[in-house]
Amino acid sequence: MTRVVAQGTFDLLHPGHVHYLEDAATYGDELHAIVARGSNVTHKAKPILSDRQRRDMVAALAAVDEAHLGHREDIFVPIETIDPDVIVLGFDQHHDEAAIEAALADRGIDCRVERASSREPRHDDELLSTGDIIDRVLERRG
Ligand SMILES: Cc1cc2nc3c(=O)[nH]c(=O)nc-3n(C[C@H](O)[C@H](O)[C@H](O)COP(=O)(O)O)c2cc1C
Ligand SMILES: Nc1ncnc2c1ncn2[C@@H]1O[C@H](COP(=O)(O)OP(=O)(O)OP(=O)(O)O)[C@@H](O)[C@H]1O
Repeated sequence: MTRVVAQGTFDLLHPGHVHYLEDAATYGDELHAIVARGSNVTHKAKPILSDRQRRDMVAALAAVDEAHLGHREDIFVPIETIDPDVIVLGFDQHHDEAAIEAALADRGIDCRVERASSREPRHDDELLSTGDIIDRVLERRG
């Protein structure tokens, strides 16, 4: 049984998120998604939806076996609990593979790090970014 972890904010789901999770699922038998706590999202605007609502939406996707809310202080705590064989990063996530692998090794966790592919728009008007969806809402309803 190969366990895989994917993680992200997953605010206002779109087909790019579904693509990431479906791609991550192909790396093993069981996909665990870790949903970032809003309080830890500091590299971009805070999520619109609550932690639990984002977790529940991700849990409802067919590719995902289990969705977990992230830890508030230490992102490696859920990793220690899940004990994955592979962590699949999103294609554009700012995390550095080598740094994560070093942190895993420090904690004695035997797990490799891979990078998912991206989804390009497949038809006109496909919005593949939460930021772009919010911009569209503001443009049309603001
Ligand atoms: C291996 C790993 C584990 C993570 N675990 C958590 C966690 O437990 N809690 C949390 O709030 N964020 C966690 N994160 C961080 C968020 O997922 C991070 O903010 C992520 O970069 C958000 O991605 P996005 O900008 O693509 O949505 C983790 C990140 C990585 C790489
Ligand atoms: N078009 C896409 N193709 C593949 N993966 C995607 C795509 N868009 C987002 N993802 C992945 O989904 C995960 C969560 O993404 P995130 O919550 O940052 O959404 P986002 O739509 O990229 O947000 P924002 O537009 O605010 O940056 C990340 O790992 C990201 O790489």
